[in-house]
Amino acid sequence: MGIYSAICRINEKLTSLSVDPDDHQPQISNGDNNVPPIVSFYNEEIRPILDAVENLRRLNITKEGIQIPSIVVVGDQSSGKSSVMESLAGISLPRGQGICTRVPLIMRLQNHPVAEPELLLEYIEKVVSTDEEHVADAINTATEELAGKSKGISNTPLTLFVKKNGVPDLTMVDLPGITRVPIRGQPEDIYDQIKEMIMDYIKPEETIILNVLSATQDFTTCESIRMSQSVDRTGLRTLAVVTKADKSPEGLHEKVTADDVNIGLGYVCVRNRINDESYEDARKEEAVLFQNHPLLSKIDKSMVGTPVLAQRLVGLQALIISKTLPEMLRKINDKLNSQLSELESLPKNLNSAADAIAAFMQIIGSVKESLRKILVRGEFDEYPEDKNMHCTARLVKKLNDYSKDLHECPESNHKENFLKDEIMLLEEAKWIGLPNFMPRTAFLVLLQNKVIGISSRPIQFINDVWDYLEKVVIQVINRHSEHYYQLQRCTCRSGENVIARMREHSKKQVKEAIEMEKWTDYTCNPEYMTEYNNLMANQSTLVEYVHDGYGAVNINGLGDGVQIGHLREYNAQVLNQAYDLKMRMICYWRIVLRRLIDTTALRLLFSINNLVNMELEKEITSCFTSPSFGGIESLLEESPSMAGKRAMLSRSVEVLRESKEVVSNIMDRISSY
Ligand SMILES: Nc1nc2c(ncn2[C@@H]2O[C@H](COP(=O)(O)OP(=O)(O)OP(=O)(O)O)[C@@H](O)[C@H]2O)c(=O)[nH]1
Repeated sequence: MGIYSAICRINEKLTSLSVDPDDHQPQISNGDNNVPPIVSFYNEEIRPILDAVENLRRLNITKEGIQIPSIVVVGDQSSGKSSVMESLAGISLPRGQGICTRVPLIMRLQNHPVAEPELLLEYIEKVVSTDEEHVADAINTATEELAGKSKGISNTPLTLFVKKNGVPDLTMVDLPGITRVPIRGQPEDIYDQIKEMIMDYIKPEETIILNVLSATQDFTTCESIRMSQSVDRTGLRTLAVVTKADKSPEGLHEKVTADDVNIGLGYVCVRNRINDESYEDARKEEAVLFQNHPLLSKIDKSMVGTPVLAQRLVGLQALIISKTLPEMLRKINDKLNSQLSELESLPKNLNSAADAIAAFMQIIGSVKESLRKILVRGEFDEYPEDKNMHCTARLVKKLNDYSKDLHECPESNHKENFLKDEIMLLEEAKWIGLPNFMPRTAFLVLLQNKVIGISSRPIQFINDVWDYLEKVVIQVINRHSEHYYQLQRCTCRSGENVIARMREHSKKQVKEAIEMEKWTDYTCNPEYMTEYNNLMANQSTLVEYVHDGYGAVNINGLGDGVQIGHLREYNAQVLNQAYDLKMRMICYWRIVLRRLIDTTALRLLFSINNLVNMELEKEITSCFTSPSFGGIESLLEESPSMAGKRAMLSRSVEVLRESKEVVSNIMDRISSY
């Protein structure tokens, strides 16, 4: 027999067992031969299902994202929610006008043949033992602790366990009543906060909504009806409890039979305890009221009284549990499989030195291969989305920017103060001799000034590139060694060390290159002479332009707008020599810049190759074998985060396995009914 039809049979049997009108309590007694049929049936067939659910709750399976079917009590403020729960449990809960329930109260009633009821209040990490006399105060104290002393609410639930002889085995959640207008001490958005909390609880399909309506109210205007309808349009998981029947008996019969608000599971009218009445008296008064009241007695007996409500809830609870069991089992299986595969995907625990060495070799190999791909071969399939790791392209961009910077810096601007520096230097470098010889000192001083002017730029470039390379290397190392905490520390440190060393080496090379450019002027490049000759072809024209009084001219090789107005005071010999000096420098400066850029690029690539092929591995190995590292054994130690993750997953797998067992067993049992 299918599990659902089996439970339907149980439920039919439950509803067919009539409630004795003189049985004033929702009493479930134990083991006694005279127990009413509902009770023995209950004990035999429903109790095991509830025990199974209780086990699932104990396992805290909701933490694994699996919902446990429950009955959630909702209602407008002061509609009588807590009073209904009180009536079912036969204990006092905080009641009154204004907001009393300010946190979700999970009430777990368990029928047990104990001489004295046992009450336990659990919240956060606390467990408070209490009794019937003090439970209301204990709840108030816990509520204040969770939601503060004013009238605010909190999402953190309180769980009240009630083990008592004769209570129905039910688990219900009482939620704060819906209030539209904040009272003093309540936040302005109290309505939204309460609504959000209620919706979270009633949305899951596994929830039975117990909608508490006051007979004094027009049901069509009840906010709680609107909320439950928004998640349960057909009303098939909503049961209405109408409280305060004693206060407003007029028209109640018509209201519950007309069902204007579409309550799929029907109505049960009750009369709760008033003031200091005892529970026994309250039940008696309730029975008398629905038996004798001229208007209320017309309501069908299957729709009145707390015992009927208890019986309906117990049946519904069993039904919803059974309905959800197959789906729950599927979800548990899915979750179990995904947790197991995640657990398996975690790196193997290193148990021996051989394991550790193998892991070490594997990490070095992977780091080298990844770096070779991204830094040397320009393959970025391992980082398709992360542009920063498309290293060859990023390095080309850096090199281009460096070249642009050198070509656009003031030292490379040949138009500014045209011939001014050259004239001044020639003046200072004069010597006794023939006038048509170019003094070499003037050229060298001019060159030195320029080289000094740009000397910080290559160093800046080198630093920038090594900063970038360091980030890349560390990112790659971290990725490949993330599961091996100690090894990760050692490899990262090695990466940083080797890069610091190579950075210093590169800087030294660049400084040397700059110094060389400062002290020597040499090139074998024929372009120098070709360009020089081209530029010198304009020498006499320039002198003519100056003396003809031009302000700005176009000079071949320098372009438009070269200012020459300031040169009028100089004679042709000075101008010719200064022009010659300038043109030599222009041609040579191009060669200098090209040399600086080309050699920097070549050296950088050479360093990157060395880093990837040799240096990094050498450094890591020496760190790994150094006494300060702590030996191979230290590799066997797992990182705290990985150990935590492994423990968490193992716990979760254990809970899910146990839950699976619980659910499978109860499904087998139900199917055999
Ligand atoms: N006469 C009468 N009064 C009732 C009945 N049910 C509840 N009350 C009273 O209505 C008031 C509100 O009842 P509660 O049970 O505190 O209502 P609640 O919905 O839990 O209140 P909040 O959680 O604060 O929204 C209390 O004074 C109860 O005594 C009933 O059936 N008859």
